[in-house]
Amino acid sequence: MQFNKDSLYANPLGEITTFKFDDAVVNVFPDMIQRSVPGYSAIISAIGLLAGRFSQSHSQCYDLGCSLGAATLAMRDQITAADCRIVAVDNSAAMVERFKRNLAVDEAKASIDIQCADIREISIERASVVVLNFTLQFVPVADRARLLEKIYRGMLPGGILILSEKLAFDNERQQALQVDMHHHFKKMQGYSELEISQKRSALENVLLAESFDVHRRRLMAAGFDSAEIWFQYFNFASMIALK
Ligand SMILES: C[S@@+](CC[C@H](N)C(=O)[O-])C[C@H]1O[C@@H](n2cnc3c(N)ncnc32)[C@H](O)[C@@H]1O
Ligand SMILES: O=C(O)C(=O)C[C@]1(C(=O)O)C=C[C@@H](O)C=C1
Repeated sequence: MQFNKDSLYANPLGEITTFKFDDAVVNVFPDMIQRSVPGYSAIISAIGLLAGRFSQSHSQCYDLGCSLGAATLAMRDQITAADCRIVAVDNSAAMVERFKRNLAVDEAKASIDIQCADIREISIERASVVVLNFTLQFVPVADRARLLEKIYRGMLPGGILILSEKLAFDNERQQALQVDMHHHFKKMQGYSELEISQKRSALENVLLAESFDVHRRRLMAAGFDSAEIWFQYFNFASMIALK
């Protein structure tokens, strides 16, 4: 896999265009997400561990918004259940093409089905594990409940949904502090003030963060039995919802 350094927002941009998962982002994505999402590696490892525990024989594990497949590969390494297939879906053709290319040179044999599709339009069937790792935040808010209801319906009893998201906070001081600390985190990772502010503008109206309360209520309304945060680092969190 290539690990190019993310410098997409390093120079002043006359016009800051809306953030897209295009070729330019694909080229730097592993570096970008690692340096932008506090705790990203820990979350990826834990997705593998959870998939090892929750994957059932004759079931499917879904990685929705898979990008280059980091969560897919972590799951594959830990799944021991028989006849268990991983379905990895992303609607960015650039991401899917690169993921397929990376997988082709990967030696391990595994049942991974990579699809270029909108996760709002696919069917979810016999799912023991479903991963939405920093994907739901890019789905229009109005479509989120329907998507989670579809996921719930497609899950087997005993199934798990792992939902990681950038969070927003109702309390103004908390919101200001957590956003500020995230920016400090990015600075510590080598991003300049200019890179941080230009990326922030590009993500405006594209990445729509909600509070844990809103997520929990939506998950419970979709039918889940429980929903809790298992990991949080500033305004980035990962939740577990159980069927
Ligand atoms: C932040 S990235 C996800 C990172 C990835 N899950 C990981 O763990 O490395 C968000 C991904 O969701 C995809 N995405 C956003 N909306 C989508 C949709 N409606 N259907 C399918 N994929 C979507 C984007 O193309 C992008 O690759
Ligand atoms: O909030 C930011 O600054 C981010 O860069 C976050 C984030 C994300 O949460 O998905 C946004 C886009 C990229 O995919 C990588 C990270």
